[in-house]
Amino acid sequence: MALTIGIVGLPNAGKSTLFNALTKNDVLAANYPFATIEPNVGVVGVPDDRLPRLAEVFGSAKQLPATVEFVDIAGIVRGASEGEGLGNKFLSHIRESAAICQVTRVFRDEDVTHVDGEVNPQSDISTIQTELILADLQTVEKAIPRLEKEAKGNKDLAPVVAAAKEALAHLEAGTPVIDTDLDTALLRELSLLTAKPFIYVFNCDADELADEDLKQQMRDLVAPAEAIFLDAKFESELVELGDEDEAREMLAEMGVTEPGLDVLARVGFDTLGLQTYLTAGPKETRAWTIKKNATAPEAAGVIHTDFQKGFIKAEIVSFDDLMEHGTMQKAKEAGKVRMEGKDYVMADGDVVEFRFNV
Ligand SMILES: Nc1ncnc2c1ncn2[C@@H]1O[C@H](COP(=O)(O)OP(=O)(O)OP(=O)(O)O)[C@@H](O)[C@H]1O
Repeated sequence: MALTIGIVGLPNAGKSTLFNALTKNDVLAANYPFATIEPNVGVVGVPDDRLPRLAEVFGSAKQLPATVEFVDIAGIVRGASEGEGLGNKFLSHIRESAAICQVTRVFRDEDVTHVDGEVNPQSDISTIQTELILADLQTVEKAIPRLEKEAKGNKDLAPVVAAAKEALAHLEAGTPVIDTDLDTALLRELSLLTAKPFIYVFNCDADELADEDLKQQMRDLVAPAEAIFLDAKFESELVELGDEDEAREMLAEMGVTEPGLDVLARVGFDTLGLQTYLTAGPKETRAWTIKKNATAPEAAGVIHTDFQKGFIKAEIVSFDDLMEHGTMQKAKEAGKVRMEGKDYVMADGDVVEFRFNV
């Protein structure tokens, strides 16, 4: 299963606007030249300023960033857990996502109606949380009798039953599973919605983006989850503009140093528990995606399964060491290029060449 981030939010929160901005980029064509991507999946490049620097050292013709996938999930409404709106279809889509990005409306615009008649981020967040909790309650209540039955024939399941009962108690008290100290690995089979990591996107207007007090209030509302502030409408207009330098200039005028979409891609990637390693040569400089703590053969397998099967060694230099010495040759002379074996745990920013047998 691809590690995707599901975008949820109340109607008119700005999900489609954000999703459109996310999908209108050229990463898709570069990274997935032959693949068909579902229309509700947006593939976004993870900004990485190491790539142009590495490409310069190796004279690479192309640069390919790591990517993160967002799935546009139809709007959630109060009662979704009871089948309101798109109800169950919505819930099954969200179940398949590894993390959830909730778009919350902060912008005020008389012309854009709010389902509850007023803009109130706190109440919107709690509406969605309640629906997810209710959906999980149904899942857990249904699962417990089955798990109890299975546990009679299999002692190993006892901790799972205990965890499910504990989850039930937390959910009944209105607490999302991720906010408890429950070992969610035990409950993986249930794909609980509130066990997934959350990212909050606060969709603001220009004045709100400059209002530090307001932003701090929103951060406090969702901590320890990540809060990202952006103006989805403005970001989508910037993407339409198609001129990155001009877009950055316009953002800078608003006091924004990095496009919100870039921040979202970075935070999303990190929330999914992913990291990158780098390969470089005349053809391309590329960031590859691996799970944090992946070993060298697992990393090789991301390029090709044959690389993993026939893995011998990995020649590795850290990005910082390479930059300090300027070229591979000089880094080698300084003893900074290492040969690592199959137990090596990859570090973020390792620049790698794999040796393998096929
Ligand atoms: N930051 C913003 N400032 C002002 N208007 C915005 C902003 N973001 C989105 N909008 C406007 O709000 C309206 C609703 O946005 P959008 O259609 O993206 O919402 P949605 O969450 O996808 O809604 P639905 O779930 O009903 O499809 C649109 O007219 C959009 O242009």
